[in-house]
Amino acid sequence: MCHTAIELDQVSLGWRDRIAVRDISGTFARGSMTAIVGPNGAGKSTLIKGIMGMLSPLRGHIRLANDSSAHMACLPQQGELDRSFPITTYDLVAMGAWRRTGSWKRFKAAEHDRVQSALEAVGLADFGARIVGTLSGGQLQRALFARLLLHDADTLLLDEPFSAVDRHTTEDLMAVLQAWHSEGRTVIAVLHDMELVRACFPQALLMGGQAVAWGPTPQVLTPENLHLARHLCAGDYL
Ligand SMILES: Nc1ncnc2c1ncn2[C@@H]1O[C@H](COP(=O)(O)OP(=O)(O)OP(=O)(O)O)[C@@H](O)[C@H]1O
Repeated sequence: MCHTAIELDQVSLGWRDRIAVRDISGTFARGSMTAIVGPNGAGKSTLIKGIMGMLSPLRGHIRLANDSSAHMACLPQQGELDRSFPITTYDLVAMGAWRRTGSWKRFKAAEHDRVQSALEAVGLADFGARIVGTLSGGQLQRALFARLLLHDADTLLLDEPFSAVDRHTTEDLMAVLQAWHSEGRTVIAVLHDMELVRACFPQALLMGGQAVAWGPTPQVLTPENLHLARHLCAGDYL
């Protein structure tokens, strides 16, 4: 496992015994940067939930480096967030440090500096006092990236991080992802923008209810593989 961040060993995942991800095996190497792609319903979010331990495999094993999810952080889809909670942007970002501090009581001056730096890094330096519910979709996504910066995790899983944001915000947040990658962290992101995947992600996992292809992006995103993934999701081969 030393060069492996996450190993999937014949993993099947599903909801109420209905299989959404079938028999997938492979590894995410430490420090790799992988896009998970595929049509709607291909099982991408289900796989992320399985890796995060939010869903137990129906079959097979998911092995994590250090046998622990403590070194992982996840950015969920925006639709899964409750924006009505009355919390400031600063506090939302600061929550990312809780694993280190344990509570607000141990939240020292150094952490305050880190929150401010993270807000600055995502272009929200003046937004700390804003209630989260008043942020635009793009601003909220920037705040969630800042929270991930505070996590300081070895492995980052992001589910459609750019789905609700404009091109400018995508470019800014993509630069944050690339910085994480260059620091040696493992980055795994569910994405629909194939152009972005081809340009920025060296590895890809193409899903269609199963792994259609997994490896270097140019070898994965071939017209044949994309066609097969679409057919699998349309039920042709299920
Ligand atoms: N909470 C749930 N309860 C029941 N079934 C679910 C649940 N979440 C997902 N599914 C089902 O699991 C299958 C895979 O869904 P999943 O959300 O993993 O796909 P996806 O590839 O992320 O799709 P999208 O691109 O549309 O987000 C689908 O058939 C979906 O209906």
